[in-house]
Amino acid sequence: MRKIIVGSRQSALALTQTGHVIDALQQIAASQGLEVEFEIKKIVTKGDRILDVTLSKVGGKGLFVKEIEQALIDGEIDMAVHSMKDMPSELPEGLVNGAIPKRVDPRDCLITRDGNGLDDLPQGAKLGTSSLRRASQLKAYRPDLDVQSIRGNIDSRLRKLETEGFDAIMLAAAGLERMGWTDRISAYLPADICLPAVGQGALGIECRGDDLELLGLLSLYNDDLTATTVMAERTFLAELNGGCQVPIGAYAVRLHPSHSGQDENVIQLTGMVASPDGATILKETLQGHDPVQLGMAVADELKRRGADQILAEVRG
Ligand SMILES: NCc1[nH]cc(CCC(=O)O)c1CC(=O)O
Repeated sequence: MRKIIVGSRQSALALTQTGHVIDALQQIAASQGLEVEFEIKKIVTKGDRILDVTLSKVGGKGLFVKEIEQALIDGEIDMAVHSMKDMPSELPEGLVNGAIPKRVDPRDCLITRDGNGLDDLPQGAKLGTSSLRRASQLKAYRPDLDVQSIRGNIDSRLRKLETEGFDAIMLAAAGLERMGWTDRISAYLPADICLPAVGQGALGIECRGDDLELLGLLSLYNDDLTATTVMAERTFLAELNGGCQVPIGAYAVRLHPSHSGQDENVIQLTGMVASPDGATILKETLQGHDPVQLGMAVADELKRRGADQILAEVRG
């Protein structure tokens, strides 16, 4: 019997999505006649310890992943579940992404105090988000909004909506869906108002590259379409050196054959770079077959239109 130790952050979301992945892998293993046992090991990351500073000041998203990757390298754990949007573009030597399972809802959503949607928020309403990507796009749509930083896990952000006088907060629908909290959602934001973060709604499962037994199991859990579209989005982000907290969004879909001349493998990628005040929003949509070429083509087009200058100002 193979025992697989799964490292997880302690947040309710991390533990819940790790639990979902273990359930799914257990089913796949059973269908293959494989005997596997999973054990969860909780890990506290730097990102979890430093909660009072904005993420971009303390070192960006890698903060949540580094300690977990060290535990993988050291053999203390065998596998870890990440949100793809928190996963840095390069993995350390020896580690691989073994599976990207099927994506859930990629959209951002609004949770308002009175339950109404974006257009019903009063003039000057106080909106909580610490994502530059969300803030800039919402300011572009509603310049009157008073956008204020809010941090913490999704459960603490939902509490702060009540206790810190916000009229609304923005969260990824995916996290709420995985927690079973979609009844808190007041409105889904369409991608043309708020383009999601790269990889939002998708998970990645990291393990050691030489753990062939586990990789075999994970390959059966991979969703090819999700992996391809997320690859296009991540290539776009990497081309813009978007590793740290920057106002970049991207979303790729596969077009239905009837929209692409019966060709089943056309993907369409929209990429976006915004100035933090929302005054400039650069956006491009292109179609192609190869996710890497497509990601680079959308990034190149936005660079041609000045994306690098906007990003240089954000990075300071
Ligand atoms: N930024 C933190 C984070 N990382 C992943 C999710 C959940 C959504 C997902 O898996 O893409 C969230 C919460 C949020 O942005 O609301």
